[in-house]
Amino acid sequence: MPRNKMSSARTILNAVASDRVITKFTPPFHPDGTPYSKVNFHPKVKAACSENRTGRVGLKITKAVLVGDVSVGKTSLVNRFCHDVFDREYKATIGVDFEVEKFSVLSVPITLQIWDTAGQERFKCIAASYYRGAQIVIVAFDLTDEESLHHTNKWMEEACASADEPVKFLVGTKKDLLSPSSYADIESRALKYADKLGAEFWATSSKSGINVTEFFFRAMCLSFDDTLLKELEVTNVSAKQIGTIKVQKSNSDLYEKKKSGSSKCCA
Ligand SMILES: Nc1nc2c(ncn2[C@@H]2O[C@H](COP(=O)(O)OP(=O)(O)OP(=O)(O)O)[C@@H](O)[C@H]2O)c(=O)[nH]1
Repeated sequence: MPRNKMSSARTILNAVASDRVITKFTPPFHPDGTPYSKVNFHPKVKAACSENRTGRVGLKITKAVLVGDVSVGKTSLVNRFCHDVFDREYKATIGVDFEVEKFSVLSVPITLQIWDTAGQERFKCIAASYYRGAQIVIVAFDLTDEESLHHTNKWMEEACASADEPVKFLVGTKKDLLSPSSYADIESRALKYADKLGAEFWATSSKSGINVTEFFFRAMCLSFDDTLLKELEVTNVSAKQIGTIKVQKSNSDLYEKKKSGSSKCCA
């Protein structure tokens, strides 16, 4: 069954497809191209998942925004991942578009919302209003168009300004169009950009599909680990607070009893 038909069937059944089940942490694309050293889920995250202590995380939606110059291949990246299709004809995104994918990460259901924004300047205002609260920021550039790499600074800055301490990615597209030597050339410069941006670098091709699934899986692993660690911290803090309240309550109960006892006595 084609993937788009499969996803509508899944929506009805509300189930997670077998190719969206993550049980292992996806490694980075390039060992020198990431500020994120994680290659495994945090032990606290693993323990919480196996003991079903994931709080509200399974109910949350992970928001990813995809930005970058016009025609760098943002929509194609999303279409390859969500529907396993590639269209060689260019159709400009008007404003913003979004896709929803359901995952299971360490058996916790989690929904990814991917906001695919328009690269055209005239849609900038509309697109920018969707950056708010993103946990994943993806800045795409065309590996065959160095100018688009030079603009990634500006895109990252704008998207991160209203995002929520996001995991950051710099994604080079259209890898299929480059010879190995021209790719090596642009890769060295892209790695420097990724370092400056504090982002993880990936090189993909939506035409061949290379590294597309791996990239989104890596984004989900990093974001899930972060989100659950934060949730565990909050749960821990509130558990401590409940403990304090209990102590205070029992103290005040004692006080109340004493008071009422004494009043009874007096009566
Ligand atoms: N060869 C090749 N072409 C690609 C690839 N990805 C995208 N393209 C082509 O690049 C053109 C632009 O792709 P889009 O995905 O529409 O670009 P976009 O960034 O979403 O464009 P805007 O929405 O206008 O900002 C289309 O003609 C695609 O077929 C790729 O990996 N390889």
